[in-house]
Amino acid sequence: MALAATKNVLKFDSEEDVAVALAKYTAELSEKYIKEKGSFSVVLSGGTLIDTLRKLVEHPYKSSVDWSKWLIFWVDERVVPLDDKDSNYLLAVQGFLSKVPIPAKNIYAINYSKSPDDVAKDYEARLKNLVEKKVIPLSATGFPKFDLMLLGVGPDGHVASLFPNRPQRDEKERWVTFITDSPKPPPPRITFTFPVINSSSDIAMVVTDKEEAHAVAVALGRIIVCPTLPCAEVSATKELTWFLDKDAASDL
Ligand SMILES: O=C(O)[C@H](O)[C@@H](O)[C@H](O)[C@H](O)COP(=O)(O)O
Repeated sequence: MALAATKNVLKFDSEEDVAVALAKYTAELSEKYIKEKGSFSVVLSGGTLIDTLRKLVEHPYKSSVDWSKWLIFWVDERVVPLDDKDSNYLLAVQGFLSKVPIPAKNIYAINYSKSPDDVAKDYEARLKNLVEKKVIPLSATGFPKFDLMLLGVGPDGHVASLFPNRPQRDEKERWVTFITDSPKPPPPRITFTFPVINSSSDIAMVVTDKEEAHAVAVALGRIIVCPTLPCAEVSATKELTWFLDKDAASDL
C-alpha cells in the first residue's frame, strides 16, 4: 500500500524569512535527489516566486549546489516570445537562471512561435521524449514525475494556469494544455495539467501576499467553497510544503 504524502504548513513572520527557508529547502532537496538519482528536475512558475527564490543564488548555495545536475521546466508559460516582458522564461533568466551555471541544454523553454495549442502539444511531446529517454521518470499514474514543483497561488485560487471557471482544471488526459482566455493577462498560455502536477514528488506552494490569504485558507480547509479552488486540488506524492508569510496566513 502506498504511504500517504505528507503535508507541511510553514508560517513565517516575513517574506524575507520565507525566502531564507525556501532556499534552504530547495538546496537540501537538490542534494538529496542528486545523490539518489543523479539529477534534480525543478519546475518553475512565474509571478513573485522567482524573486522569493533570490537567496538560492547567494552564498552558500551559489557554490554548494551542484547546478550542473539541474533540469528546469515551467509549470506554465505565457505564449509570447522568450524576450517579451511577459515571458516566465525571461523572468526566471533575469532573476535566477543567469546567476547560476545550469547547462543551457537542461533548460526547457517553450517553442513559442506556434498557436497555443501547438505550443502545448510541442512541450508535451518533448516531455514524452525525455520520459522515453529516462531523463524524467514515469510515475505509477502514467504521468511524468518531477522532483520539485515550485508553485504560486493567485488571489482567485489559481495555480499554474489552471483557473476557477475554466475547463483546463478538469483535464485528465493531456500532460500540457493551453488556454487562450486566461483571466490573468496575458490571455494565451500553456500549462501543466493536474495529473502531472499531482504526480510530482515534492511540491512547494509559496505564498507571500495578503491578497491570497482567502485562497490559502480554502486550500488548507479553513474555508469551504463549492466548487473548491484549483489551489485546493494540489497534492504531491511525497511532500507538499506550504511556505507562507504572515499576510498569506492571515485567514488561517
Ligand atoms: O504565469 C504566472 O503568472 C504564474 O505561473 C501563476 O500561476 C503565478 O504563479 C500565480 O499567479 C501567482 O503569482 P504571484 O506569485 O505573482 O501572486
